[in-house]
Amino acid sequence: MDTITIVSITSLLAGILYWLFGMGRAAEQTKRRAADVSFGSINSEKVKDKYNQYSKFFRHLDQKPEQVADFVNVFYDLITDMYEYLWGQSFHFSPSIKGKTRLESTRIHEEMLADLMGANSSQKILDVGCGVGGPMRAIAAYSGSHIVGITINEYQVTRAKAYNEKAGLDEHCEVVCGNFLKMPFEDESFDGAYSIEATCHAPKLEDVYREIFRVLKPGSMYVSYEWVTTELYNSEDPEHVEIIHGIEIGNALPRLRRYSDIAEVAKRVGFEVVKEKDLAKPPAGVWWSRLRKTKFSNWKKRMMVMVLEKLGFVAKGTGEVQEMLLRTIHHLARGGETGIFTPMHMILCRKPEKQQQA
Ligand SMILES: C=C(CC[C@@H](C)[C@H]1CC[C@H]2C3=CC[C@H]4[C@H](C)[C@@H](O)CC[C@]4(C)[C@H]3CC[C@]12C)C(C)C
Ligand SMILES: C[S@@+](CC[C@H](N)C(=O)[O-])C[C@H]1O[C@@H](n2cnc3c(N)ncnc32)[C@H](O)[C@@H]1O
Repeated sequence: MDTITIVSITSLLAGILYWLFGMGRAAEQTKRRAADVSFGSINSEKVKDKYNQYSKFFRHLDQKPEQVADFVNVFYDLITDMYEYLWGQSFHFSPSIKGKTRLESTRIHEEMLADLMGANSSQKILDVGCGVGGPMRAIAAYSGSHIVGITINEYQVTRAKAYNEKAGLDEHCEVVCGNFLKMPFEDESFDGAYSIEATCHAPKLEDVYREIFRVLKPGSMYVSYEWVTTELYNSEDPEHVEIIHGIEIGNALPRLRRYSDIAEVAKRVGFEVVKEKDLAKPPAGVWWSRLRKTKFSNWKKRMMVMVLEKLGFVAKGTGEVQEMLLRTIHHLARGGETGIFTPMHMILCRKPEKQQQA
């Protein structure tokens, strides 16, 4: 074979492999290859064990709240890199908006929080459950506020700090590792707070809302996007029950709450509820469209991970974690289509002034 034939065949093979295994990466490109996807602080030989530990949790529903935080931490060690690689630096959903890219729609959903809180450059704002800080950077850049994020997962802290520095926002954004049920912050030390799809991990919503109430200055605002079942959910319908349980398993959730629980809890801890709205309701564009990949695209993902796992490029157990996530895609999309679940039940609250509290 002459050189031209060899080069042509090699390029053709490379093209086929890229088409087969090249997965659509997140819009916020990281400089990582699929084989660089790691598992946080988990040693690559322990991934399989940790995954088994994670899945066992759901067979022991009598877990104590302290154990839930550990279990959530293991979950984020397992999935943080995968999310980042294919979803981006913002670990949440947003309604799709006609004429806007996914990244633009994500930013609009995040900046709305800044507008609702009335965030400005003289304020210190708390991000409750900040992930790797996609929303934090967007809100800091948009409003000029100083943002302090808290996450239970040490690996996310490292990633968030690196991104903050890279974006030149490390002066505006701080990241702390800790439990949002017992935050290492002084009473009345923040001018505002928000949480995006994070407080759903708390075994009791009341515990995290009370803690947020404590650290807020009187008169300041708290806004949250909550994962809840809607008024269409029927606990007697086996399909509904299966969908919701599937969402819980694939997303490290102790138990999904009903939409009507949220304001009730907020009021119970002392907040005044200013506004409440399911942002997924029409005319909003659907949030689950991004999940509806073809069977072929999921098959490509499976093949790629299987090959990388066999060759030893990714840890043993990666395939199982991916399977869990692929199953959850189905449950989340069904939750959206049936209308029984929303990841964006928005609640806007105010901590009353001192005299009103009394
Ligand atoms: C708020 C939470 C997370 C919401 C979403 C950001 C994630 C929910 C399901 C995730 C994914 C499912 C399939 C994955 C795929 C198999 C893998 O190869 C690459 C990443 C996924 C696309 C991943 C991306 C993020 C989600 C959509 C919860 C945890 C409270
Ligand atoms: C789905 S992610 C959302 C992250 C971020 N809000 C975003 O939209 O990109 C949920 C976040 O909540 C954090 N979290 C869950 N339970 C926590 C706890 N008990 N204390 C602190 N953070 C927690 C996770 O570590 C993760 O960062």
